[in-house]
Amino acid sequence: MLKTYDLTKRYGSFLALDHANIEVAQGECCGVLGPNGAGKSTLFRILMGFLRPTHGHAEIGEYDCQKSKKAVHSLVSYLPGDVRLFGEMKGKQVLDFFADIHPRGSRERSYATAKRLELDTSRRVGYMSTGMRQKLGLSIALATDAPMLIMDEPTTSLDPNVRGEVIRMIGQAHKSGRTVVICSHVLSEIEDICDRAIIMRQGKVVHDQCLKDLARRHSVVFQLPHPLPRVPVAIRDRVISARQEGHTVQLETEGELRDVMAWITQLPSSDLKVTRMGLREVYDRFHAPVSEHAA
Ligand SMILES: Nc1ncnc2c1ncn2[C@@H]1O[C@H](COP(=O)(O)OP(=O)(O)OP(=O)(O)O)[C@@H](O)[C@H]1O
Repeated sequence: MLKTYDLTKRYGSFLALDHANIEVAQGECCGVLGPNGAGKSTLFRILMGFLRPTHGHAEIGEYDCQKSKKAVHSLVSYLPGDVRLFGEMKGKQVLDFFADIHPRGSRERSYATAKRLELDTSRRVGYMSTGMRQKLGLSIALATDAPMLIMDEPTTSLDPNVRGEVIRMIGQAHKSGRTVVICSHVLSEIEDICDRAIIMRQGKVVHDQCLKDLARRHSVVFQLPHPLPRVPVAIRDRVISARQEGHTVQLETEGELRDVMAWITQLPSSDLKVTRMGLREVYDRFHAPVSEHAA
């Protein structure tokens, strides 16, 4: 459904997107992660044809994102990272305008989405709070029946209850068969609805994680008074990594845990701690928290 080929964007001498090769299959929900400035919005703007790549190209549904913008726009409902709408217009007028210009828009669905998000559409956009403007943008983007959603930080500026509702709505769009590409700094949102997460750093795609595989990964930490013996052959494929510092052993495992635990418990181990690996652990491999950089 979406494919980028060595997609690269330079702003002057600054490399914002660096030979990004991304593929998203039809019906997939793909999260795009990365710290501020990693190139996520630049990627999305190129996909929508609002920015021209310096090198490479992108396709959505076999249409070139630069050469066939109109066809791409009819396939995609896009929520930009900075929702800018007409300040003089009332919420309802904005909904009507976008429902009428998008080939797959619908005034009724826009009103229903705004109602679900508890947005007062009688208010002028200029008088709306940041969160209300975000709800208005969402009411536009979530109301089309375009087969693909591209959402740049959809829950930004929203209160926790509305955030949950928006993530549920995007999850429902995915379940109904639509392809979703979403970027968010809230890792739990990505874990909740995505099949895959792409991690970006300084314009590069540095990791592609299937979230189903991640659910089967565990970190097992325990104390051992002697060096860790060789992992038995029978469970070697389930122990991805093993580290020992002093008496502390840390194993990263994949798949069924039972046999690994049976081996550990017949060692003189103590203080056993098992935690399911989450996206946070994977993300931190590429982007250690700021305090760790400072240390
Ligand atoms: N018009 C521009 N001119 C120069 N540099 C730009 C321009 N637009 C973006 N950049 C730079 O490109 C880099 C990538 O920006 P981008 O907005 O794509 O990041 P992002 O991953 O979306 O960040 P955030 O999470 O903060 O939204 C940043 O360093 C940004 O300062």
